[in-house]
Amino acid sequence: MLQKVWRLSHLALALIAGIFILLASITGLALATEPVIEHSKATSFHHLDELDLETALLNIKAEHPEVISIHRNAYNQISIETIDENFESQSFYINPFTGKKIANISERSAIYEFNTVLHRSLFLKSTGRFIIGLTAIFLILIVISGFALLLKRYGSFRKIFSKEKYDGTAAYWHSLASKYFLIPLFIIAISGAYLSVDRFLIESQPQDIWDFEQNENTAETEILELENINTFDNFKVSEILQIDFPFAASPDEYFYVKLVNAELLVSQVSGQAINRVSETPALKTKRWSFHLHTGDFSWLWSIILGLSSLVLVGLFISGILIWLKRIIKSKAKNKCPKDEAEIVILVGSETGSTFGYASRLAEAFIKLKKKVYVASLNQYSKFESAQHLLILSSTYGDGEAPYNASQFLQKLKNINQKAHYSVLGFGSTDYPKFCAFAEKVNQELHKKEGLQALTAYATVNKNNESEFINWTSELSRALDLNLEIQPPKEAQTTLKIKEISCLNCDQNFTLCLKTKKINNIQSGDLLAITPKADGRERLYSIAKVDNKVLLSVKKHDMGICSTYLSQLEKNKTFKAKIRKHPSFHLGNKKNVIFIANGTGIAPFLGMIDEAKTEKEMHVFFGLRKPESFELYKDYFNRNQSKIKSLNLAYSRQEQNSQYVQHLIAQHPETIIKCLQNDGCIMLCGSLAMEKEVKKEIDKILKAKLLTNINNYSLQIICDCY
Ligand SMILES: Cc1cc2nc3c(=O)[nH]c(=O)nc-3n(C[C@H](O)[C@H](O)[C@H](O)COP(=O)(O)O)c2cc1C
Repeated sequence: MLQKVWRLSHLALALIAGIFILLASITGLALATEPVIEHSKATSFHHLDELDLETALLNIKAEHPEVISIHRNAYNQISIETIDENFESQSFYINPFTGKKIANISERSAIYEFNTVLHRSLFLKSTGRFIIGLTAIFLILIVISGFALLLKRYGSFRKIFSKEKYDGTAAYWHSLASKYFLIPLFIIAISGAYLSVDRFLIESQPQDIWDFEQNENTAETEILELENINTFDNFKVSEILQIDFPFAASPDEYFYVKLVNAELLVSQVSGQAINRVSETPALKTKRWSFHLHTGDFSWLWSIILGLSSLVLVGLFISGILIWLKRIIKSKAKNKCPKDEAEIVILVGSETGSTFGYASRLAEAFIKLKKKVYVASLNQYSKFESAQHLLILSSTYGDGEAPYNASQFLQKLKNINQKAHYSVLGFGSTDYPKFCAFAEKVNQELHKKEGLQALTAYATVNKNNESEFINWTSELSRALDLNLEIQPPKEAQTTLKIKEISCLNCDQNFTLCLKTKKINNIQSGDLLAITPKADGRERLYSIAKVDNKVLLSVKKHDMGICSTYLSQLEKNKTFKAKIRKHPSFHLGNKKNVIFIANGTGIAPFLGMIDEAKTEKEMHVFFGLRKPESFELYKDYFNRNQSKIKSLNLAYSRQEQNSQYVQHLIAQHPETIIKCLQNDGCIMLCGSLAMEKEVKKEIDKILKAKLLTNINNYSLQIICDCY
């Protein structure tokens, strides 16, 4: 419930204040460049804390005897106002170390003036300032609710900063950017809000503590030379903001000195600071809010402010995308009323991807003229005609319910429903509590009277399509139906041939392809090619090497697709679908064993190429003849230092013919070490190879560890065909 409040308030606040937040971010980004530019100019001095005020004043007075005032701005630029020989007032920047003029003072750029007014008041004076102040308060609340949602998403504060697997989605970018910019954004919001509150409610003013008595008691009249005024010995140039020189050499005329946090009057007679205006706490807070909000005191902080403004724009856009995706995906177009449905599909999803699977499942039932109703798990209620409850749910946080399933377990306790059920968990083995919420749902359903399991509880790791299809096949069998699940709808991508190899002795060849979508691709993804000749889709496991797609194909004599591909020429293009295959990506495991036969080596060539050197990688590769290896040799050579061992098996040579599973049998220690160190074994190639290799691994585990392969199933990942 609390989570719902955070989520709704986060969204509502962002929608209400969105346009003003965007305006403030864009103008804020433009304004953040000013301190960076000003601090980098030759007029800006970075070591003013090393220069005594007295020395600087003497330098200035020597060069400009008629100096009237000296100013230091936030960019550490020192300017003076003086009277020239023609009795005209002049202002310019000087070098305080020499007193010499270095540049004229140019007017502030109109772009900055424009952005400042727009940022502060939207050109609406007080009304605009009020709106901007309110926007800053909204931003504070958005940051707080966002922080609460981050805690929920990751399960605990510590886990927020744990590495999240890149999945390129708006949700990924939104959470990544918000966790790293949470603090700067909070500072921007708080300081902006304080500046507005100060203007409208506090109006902090300096507190004058003029001491008349002390002033009037001055009996001496002799005027001191500048070098004899002790007060100036006590300050560095970095501490002052302004000094006004006395108009005349008279005891009644004082030096006015404005410091960062006080104002003084310095007597020409005693050399002492005899009057002081102190900074109140409200003024101090205002001063610091101003510095933190504008970044004027540091170019580094200005860069952080500029980046934060940019990130805020990104957060707004990605937030809207997440919201739209959630709405579009979860808007189930139910054709039959809730209480007439015999099949009810209940979905638990945080970012909407599980709804995609639910819709494809519902479509397969509708095709068989079944009455289906799709709803979120939180919408669980009594379904009058339901015979089957099919539950598809992801897991979030640290093994918790996704946002639209948070009330399901409570509702389940109170609702009595007679039906069969089946649960499919969606999750990722990168998280310690794999599919924990779906598992909990399954356990609770099992305990509930009136509900009976239809199939065994199953899981889908990282949206693995074949695990989903396997579960639907089980379901088909249990319901005695022929469910035909359509492939997910994807757009075609154009790929251009950059290189195509000749056929090797096994009729294998490699293709190097260029595509604009390369940034969305990872080694292990699939390329779905549908030749026009038969309209049937073929899947190829691909690698990403040098920002190009690499695939290896075996040309079959009667193979329509492989023949078509083998006849393509350099620079020709063709269209295909890129299918994400996150369950077959190289994870962050330290130990990895790649096992392949034939063209199955392709995805591993990319994984090895992109892997960091600290990974321990072993390759077991089955080929027909030593010449077969030539096709892939260069890819191994360039990564030689990264590979701990390369084990090759040749199945068609005169002597020592063997298959890749025989190599596995010869290296039991490598297998055991990898599995025991929480490593992973990846297999790609033929189904026959997968079967034989798994048999060998099972034998090794039974002999050496008295266990079997099922206990390590999550560490053995296959893409075999
Ligand atoms: C921050 C975060 C936390 C996650 N926590 C878990 C978890 O504890 N257990 C798990 O199996 N999967 C976890 N996952 C993986 C998701 O359940 C998985 O990506 C799922 O496919 C998302 O489906 P949805 O988009 O429909 O919510 C987590 C993902 C993220 C981004």
